[in-house]
Amino acid sequence: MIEFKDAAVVAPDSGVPILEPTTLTLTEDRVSIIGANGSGKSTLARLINGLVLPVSGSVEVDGLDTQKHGAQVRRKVGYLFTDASAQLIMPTAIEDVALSLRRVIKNRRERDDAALAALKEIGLASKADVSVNALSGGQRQLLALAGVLACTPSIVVADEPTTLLDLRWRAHVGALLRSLPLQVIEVTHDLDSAARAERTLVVDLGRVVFDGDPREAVQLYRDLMFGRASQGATA
Ligand SMILES: Nc1ncnc2c1ncn2[C@@H]1O[C@H](COP(=O)(O)OP(=O)(O)OP(=O)(O)O)[C@@H](O)[C@H]1O
Repeated sequence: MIEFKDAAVVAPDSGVPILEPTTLTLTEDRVSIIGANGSGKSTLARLINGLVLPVSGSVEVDGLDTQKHGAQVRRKVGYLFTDASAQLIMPTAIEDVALSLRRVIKNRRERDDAALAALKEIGLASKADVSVNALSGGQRQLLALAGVLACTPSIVVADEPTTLLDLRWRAHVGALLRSLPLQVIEVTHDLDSAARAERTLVVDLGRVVFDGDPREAVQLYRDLMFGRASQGATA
């Protein structure tokens, strides 16, 4: 369970508000977050695993405060970035997954076996010894997901995980995320994907302006965007 209690974020340098005080309890297995560029979606998502900390209020995951128990929270919450390259560090696929496991499995051989099993699970076993740089964008995203899942999180926060992928990979990674037997919070500009969630948050100008039925959320977001576009056209 993810609980925001009046959690607010400001820009560290300027003190400009990025996220207004936000109170939410997220228990659904599939939650999507949509909104315009720069509206505050990533900030909201990053609060969940403590990548961003609130300046006031709190965020708790299964009762653990992200401010006080960051390491424990990060073990529970896996984070998938838009650009997988941002989280792939090691030269080869198997080494990268093994790196993710270094705190969980101390024995080297057992760690390599677990890394290979994670690659198999996601359909990347044949790429185990391939350079991370030689993988396609879609394969890199799968590899990043393998690293996240190998650590057995109970929640995955995915920040626009399919934005850089072509249609085929988008469908593949999207289906895979939907099939995971854990809570998935997805920030997305893919409104079809957003509408498949159980609950959708619409973020606008640093505020959650809608929280509820995904189809209604998508409609409200379209109205917001097109309303704004037509205001801009007449201005
Ligand atoms: N560390 C920071 N310092 C200053 N401003 C920041 C910081 N982090 C985010 N912002 C600003 O806060 C706003 C919200 O950023 P955020 O990344 O959460 O938006 P977003 O909705 O995820 O955008 P996008 O869809 O483009 O990824 C933006 O205007 C961004 O420039």
